[in-house]
Amino acid sequence: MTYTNGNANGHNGHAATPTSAATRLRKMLTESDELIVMPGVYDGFSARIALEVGFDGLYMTGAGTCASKLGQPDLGFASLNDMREHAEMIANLNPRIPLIADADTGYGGPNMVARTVAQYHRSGVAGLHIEDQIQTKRCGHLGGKEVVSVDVFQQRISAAAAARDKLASDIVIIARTDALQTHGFEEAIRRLKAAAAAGADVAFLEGVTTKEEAREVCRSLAPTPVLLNMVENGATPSWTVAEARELGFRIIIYPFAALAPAYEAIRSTYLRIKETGVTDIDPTFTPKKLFTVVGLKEATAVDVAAGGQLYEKV
Ligand SMILES: C[C@](O)(C(=O)O)[C@H](CC(=O)O)C(=O)O
Repeated sequence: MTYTNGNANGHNGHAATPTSAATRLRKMLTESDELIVMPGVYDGFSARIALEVGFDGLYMTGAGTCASKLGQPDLGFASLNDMREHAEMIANLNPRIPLIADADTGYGGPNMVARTVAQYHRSGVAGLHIEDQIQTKRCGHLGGKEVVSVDVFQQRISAAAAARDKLASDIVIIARTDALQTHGFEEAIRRLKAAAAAGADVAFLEGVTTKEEAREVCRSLAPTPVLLNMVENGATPSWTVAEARELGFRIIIYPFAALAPAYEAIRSTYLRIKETGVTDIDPTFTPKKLFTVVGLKEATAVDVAAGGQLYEKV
């Protein structure tokens, strides 16, 4: 799938047809056997920082979206609109870098799942994960989860795959099962196999607890690539990139990579204001530094290219 540079009047500014982020992600999965490393981002700022550091792609955490956009726990508060809007903003900060975005349960029955895939596709999202939890879902690393039947899960994935194919989109459909906690490993594998048969591109076993399980899910799902959700201090032990690669995973996401350090840093600064009356912020963090992180250079270039001098003295 490619898109053109045509503008609203139908004029093509450039002959080039850049490859979409979805196509890029799909190629990373099919044309190499490397592990794709994606840090979690929860807003535009954390996404900009990840882009500055440079990664294969980014992962938009639903837990982080609930926390940052809504100030709520990961308990199904975020609607399709909340998630899509957030994902679109992040995906388009640098459309060359693939974004995988959480799509929870797909937000309803087959029609809503199809709508979710279409909207994520149009928003520039490269991949999304859809799970088998009930609609009143919760973070996969909390107790008391409930899952729908394997048939309902398979219908969600079929609807997602059909929507992808109808759009001739390369968007990568990732099937996530949360069944390990309540139904055990065999059932979780059965569900992922059913999802792969229904057209999922990638399998995601949520809350994997041991290296044996990890190795076995990669082995038994092959040739379907498997994603590792590296949530620190949750159900899954902390494994390094090298260990994840050795276990056979093809994508590793870190949902809390930005959230946890942000909490620590923000809270300690707020406490300092309360206790000492100053923020004691790093003196190199000027307003200009902040705006540079979030695209001052690109904004200036657009203005200059249009013949302006608005930001000459910034
Ligand atoms: C991957 C996840 O869906 C997310 O929203 O980032 C969460 C992460 C978390 O809350 O621990 C999940 O694993 O359910």
